[in-house]
Amino acid sequence: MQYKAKQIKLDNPLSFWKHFVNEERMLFYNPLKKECILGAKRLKILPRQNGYTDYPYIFSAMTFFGTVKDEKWAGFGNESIAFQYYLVEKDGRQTLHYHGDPIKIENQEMKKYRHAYHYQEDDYEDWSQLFTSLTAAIAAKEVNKVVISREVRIECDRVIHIESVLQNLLQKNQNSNSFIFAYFKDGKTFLGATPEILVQKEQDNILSYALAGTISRDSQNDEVQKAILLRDAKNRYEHQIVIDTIAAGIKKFTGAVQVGDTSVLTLRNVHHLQTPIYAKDQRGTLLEWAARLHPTPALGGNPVHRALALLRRYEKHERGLYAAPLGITDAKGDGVFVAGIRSALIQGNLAFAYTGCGLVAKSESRAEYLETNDKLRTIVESL
Ligand SMILES: C=C(O[C@H]1C=CC=C(C(=O)O)[C@@H]1O)C(=O)O
Repeated sequence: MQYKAKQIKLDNPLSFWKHFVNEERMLFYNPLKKECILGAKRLKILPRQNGYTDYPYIFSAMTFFGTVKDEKWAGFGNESIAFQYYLVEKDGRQTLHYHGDPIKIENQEMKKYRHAYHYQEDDYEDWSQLFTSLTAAIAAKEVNKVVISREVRIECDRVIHIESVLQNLLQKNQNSNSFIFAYFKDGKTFLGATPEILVQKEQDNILSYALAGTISRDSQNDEVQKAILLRDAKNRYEHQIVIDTIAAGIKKFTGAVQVGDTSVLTLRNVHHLQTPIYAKDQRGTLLEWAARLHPTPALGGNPVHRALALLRRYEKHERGLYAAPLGITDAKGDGVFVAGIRSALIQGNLAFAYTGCGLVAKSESRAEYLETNDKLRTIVESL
């Protein structure tokens, strides 16, 4: 597939997003590379085994469970897509990649809107029922960890302006190690700012992260909060399950796995425990690695199949793309997959926001609920 590339200069890369109104499109900001990739107009769906060398980038979206049932997620996920146009912004340079005729993209007016919103904050009863059912399964030793979630319906006073939400997500999370993503299809947008890297691949280097265990931020005592998190037994246990499961999952396919040091990852609203896990592999593609490792116990639970069966049974909402792998693969086969958390599905004036947390034997219902409120702020503050 032949693509051409040219340098362009837009005041704001979101002009590219706005230019392709109603077309399928995606945005992916990688904070580690400080690189923003946007794609527009579906050109082709690619089979799994494809090497992808013919395309500058491929965007892949899975769903949390293999399939979706709820109408709201219809048509979303379980695809790897090549777009006709890409805009890549890195180091102050913008490159437009295009297949076919060149296009001219103008600067677009980029207003910020404040959306007045309200959402049900009375779902504690539902939460507590879910919590009780799943902690009973933990007490019965069916599972040792399970990650439960809430779907929060947010109603706004006007149609939600996606570019405005994206500008907020990009600005508010700029220095915060969060990957910003957006995927528009058939009038709906799934977007968010996630810190959870599922897997990264650069040549034969495979890098995954355990990211689980949370404490809220405290502007007065942030260093104290970090120290508390690092030595908190419940959080360390919850985190260790993720490390062990990812390391064992990688070992099934490669030889040596190296687990790095655990540190604290600080985001805009919370701190998390984070541990890198490295391996070498020359055979598996990035997409294969993402499918092998999803869902880690940071998003599903352990043992995974029992945890998933419990979630299917007790969670009332459909997860769709929430906590599912989303990723970008470049022409060399390198790239990154993240898990779509701190996210929302938006259509018209409605946003369905998703927020979850890991339960272990020592979890407390109210504390975990409050933790999901902290995580929900990523979406709420972007409105
Ligand atoms: C499932 C979510 O967070 C995960 C990622 C980091 C920390 C987590 C925790 O401490 O529970 C969760 O495992 C979510 O934000 O919806």
